[in-house]
Amino acid sequence: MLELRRLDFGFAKARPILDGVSLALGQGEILGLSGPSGTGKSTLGRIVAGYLKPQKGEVLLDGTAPSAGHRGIQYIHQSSIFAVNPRWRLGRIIAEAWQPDDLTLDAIGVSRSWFDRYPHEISGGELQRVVLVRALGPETRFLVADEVSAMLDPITQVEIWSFLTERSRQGLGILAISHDAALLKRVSSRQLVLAKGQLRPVEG
Ligand SMILES: Nc1ncnc2c1ncn2[C@@H]1O[C@H](COP(=O)(O)OP(=O)(O)OP(=O)(O)O)[C@@H](O)[C@H]1O
Repeated sequence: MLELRRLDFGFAKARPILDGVSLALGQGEILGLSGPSGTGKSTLGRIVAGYLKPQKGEVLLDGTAPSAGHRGIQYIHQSSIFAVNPRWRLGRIIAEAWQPDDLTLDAIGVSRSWFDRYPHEISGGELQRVVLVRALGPETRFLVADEVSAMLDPITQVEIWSFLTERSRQGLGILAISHDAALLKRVSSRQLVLAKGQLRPVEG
């Protein structure tokens, strides 16, 4: 179980972004999160993954605060592709995290033939898939998928989400952040909107 308890967060000198936000996400659940641009969805995702510290409140994994450097909660964003080491070949970038089998690579649409290439030698959409594979190692219990398929073509987007849905059936908990209402409706078991620092449920 992933729990956020009464999180308050604001960047220095800016209005508060989160005002007492709480939520619980179970293993195997896909929770959709939407909200106006700039409202704080990515900030919330970064707090969940431990990249940012809330001013108040806590993030708990199975009732305890995750230790630094743990791989239990992974955060993926479109900009994650810029965080890969440009001097490493793709095989090394993936192997640093774990060794995926062919079934996993096929399901996400990653070819072993890319492993000898550098990040700039594949397309942005292909690199997004590599970043996704890297994040889905055996220790990953929860994934924050922040507009993770927005730069992919519709067929690849469907393939990625059928893979993620299958992984959720096997126990992966997913916080899916997106502006794509149809996508969230299709994949999520429950949906929330973040606005004015608060989460509220989406009806229907
Ligand atoms: N490092 C930072 N320092 C100061 N302000 C920041 C920083 N990062 C983000 N912000 C601001 O915090 C607010 C929330 O940003 P965030 O990226 O979380 O929004 P979002 O809901 O994910 O937006 P979008 O839907 O456009 O991706 C924005 O007003 C943004 O400009």
